[in-house]
Amino acid sequence: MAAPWLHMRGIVKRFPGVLANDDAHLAVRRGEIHALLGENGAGKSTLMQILYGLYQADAGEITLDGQPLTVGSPADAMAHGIGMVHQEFMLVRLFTVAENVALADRQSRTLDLAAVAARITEVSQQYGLQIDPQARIEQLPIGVQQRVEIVKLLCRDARILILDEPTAVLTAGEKDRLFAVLRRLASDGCAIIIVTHKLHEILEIAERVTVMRAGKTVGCVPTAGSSEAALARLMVGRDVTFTAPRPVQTPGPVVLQVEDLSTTDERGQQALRQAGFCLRAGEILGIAGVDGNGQSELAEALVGARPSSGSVRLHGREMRGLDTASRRALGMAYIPADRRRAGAVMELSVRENALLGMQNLLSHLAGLWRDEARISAHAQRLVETFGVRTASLSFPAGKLSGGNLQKLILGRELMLKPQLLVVEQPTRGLDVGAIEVVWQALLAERQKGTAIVLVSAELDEILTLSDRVAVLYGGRIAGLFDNDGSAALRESIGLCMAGVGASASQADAAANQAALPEQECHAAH
Ligand SMILES: Nc1ncnc2c1ncn2[C@@H]1O[C@H](COP(=O)(O)OP(=O)(O)OP(=O)(O)O)[C@@H](O)[C@H]1O
Repeated sequence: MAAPWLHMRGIVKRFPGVLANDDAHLAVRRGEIHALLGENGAGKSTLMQILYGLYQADAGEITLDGQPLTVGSPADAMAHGIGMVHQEFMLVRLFTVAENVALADRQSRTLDLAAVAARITEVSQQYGLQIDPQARIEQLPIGVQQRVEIVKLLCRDARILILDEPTAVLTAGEKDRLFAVLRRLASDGCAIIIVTHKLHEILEIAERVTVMRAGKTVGCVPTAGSSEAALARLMVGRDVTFTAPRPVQTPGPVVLQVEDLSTTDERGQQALRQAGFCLRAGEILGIAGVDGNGQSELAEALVGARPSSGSVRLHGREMRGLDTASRRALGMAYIPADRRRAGAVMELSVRENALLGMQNLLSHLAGLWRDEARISAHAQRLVETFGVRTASLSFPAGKLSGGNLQKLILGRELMLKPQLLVVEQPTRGLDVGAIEVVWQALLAERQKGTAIVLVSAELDEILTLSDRVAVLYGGRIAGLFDNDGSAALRESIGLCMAGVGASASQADAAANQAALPEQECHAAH
C-alpha cells in the first residue's frame, strides 16, 4: 500500500467553547481523489482550513512526503503546492480570467498579462478545462467560474487541491465536466480532497473517503463495494432512510394566486415572464429548472424582495406595493438560498438571529422580543427542535457551520407559523441526517395547512416533497405537472428543464394551465 503523500495526524483545534477538531486524521495518496464526509459541524471545514493555513492547529502534525510541514498562511500552503477552491468563489467579476489569475499570483509582482493568458491556455488544454483567458468573469456561467478557480491554482503549480462542496451550485452537465477534469488531474499525479455531503457523488468520484464525527475521524474506507447507506451509517451512527413519505391529503382553500408576474435580474434582463399559478393550503408546489432560469427571481418577487409587475395575492389580498416586512406580517415566510447574505446577520448571536424579522409582527409573538427570558426560551426551543449545533445561544451565527446556520434560519421561519412559506434550496449543504429532518419538517408544515413554494436544484427533493411541479425555462413556466411519482414524470420534467418541446406558446399555455380554474381563483378573493 502506497504511503500517504499528505498526512494530517492527531489534529486538535479548539475555538472558544467548541472543540472543532479532536484528534482528526487524514491520509491522502498521490494521484488520489479523496472525499471528506461528516455531519454538519463535524469539523471538515476546520480541518481543511488548517491544511490551507487559515487556522493553526492547537496540536497534531502535518507531513508532506514524510517531511513535517508548517502551514502558517494560505501563501505558505500554496508554496507547498496546496490550493483550495472555496464554496464562494474569490473572483473579481469585472476582471477577465487572465486578470484574476494574475491577481491571485501576487508573489510574482509582474503583470505580463500575455504570459498569464498563455499559461492559462496551456494549463486548460492540458486538463480539458476550456477557458478563454480574455473572458470577463461576470459573463461566465458558474461552472466555468469554478474552472477559473481551479486554473488559478494550477497556474501556481498546486498539486493538492481542496474543493469545498464543489458541486453545490453546478448543473448535472457542469458536474460531469468538473469530474472529468478532476480525474485528469488525479491521473496526472495531483491529489484532490473533495468535501461534500453528496454520497452518490462520493461513490462516483472518490477512491477513498474519510469520515468525521464530532471533530474526530471515525474511519477511512474505500468507496469500492461501499454504498450510500453504509456511508450514511458511518457518518451519523444510525440508519438513514433517504426518503420521506408524503401522506395523501386534500388541499384546502386557495392561499396564493399569482398572475402575470414578471421581473428582471440584476443586469436589468427579463428574468421571469408572466408567471401565473395558484397554490392551496397544505400543498407544496416544487419549482424545478436548471439554475438561472428565473427560480430565485420568482421566489424574491413573491416575498417582495425584488421589484416586479403583475399580481401576487395572499388569501385574496393584493401584495403589490408591500415590502417584505409587511408581507411577513401578513403570513409569508421566506428562506433564501444565500444564507449568509440574505438569511441571517452573521455578527449577531444565534439568539438574536432566532428573532430576526419578528420586531414587526403583530401575531402571537408580539411582545416576545422585549422579554429576555422568553427570547432565550424561544431560541432554545428552536435550537433543540431543529438540531442546531451551537456552543451557546450567544454564539455568533457567522461562526456556525454552514449546515447549522441553515437549520437555524429554517427553524426561525417555521416557528413563525406562516400561511405561505417560500423556500429556496432548503437542504443545500446539509448532511443526510439533517436533510431527513428538514424534509420531515416541511411535510409537517404541509400537514398543518401551510402552502409551500419549494425552489430546489435537486430534482429528487422536488419529487419527494411536491404535490405539483412547475418547471421554469427561460423565465417562463414551461410545464406544470401533478406529481404522480412515476418514472415517466421524471423524464418529462427533465426534458422540460432542458427546454425540449417548450416553445413560447406552449409555455404560455402551461402558465395558464398552472392557474386554477377561473372561478376557483375568483372564489378566493
Ligand atoms: N471561527 C470559529 N469560531 C468559533 N467556532 C467555530 C469557528 N469555525 C468553526 N467553528 C465551530 O467548529 C465546529 C466545526 O465547524 P466546521 O465548519 O469545521 O464543520 P463542517 O464539518 O465543515 O460543517 P458543515 O458541513 O455544516 O459545513 C462547529 O461547531 C462550528 O460552529
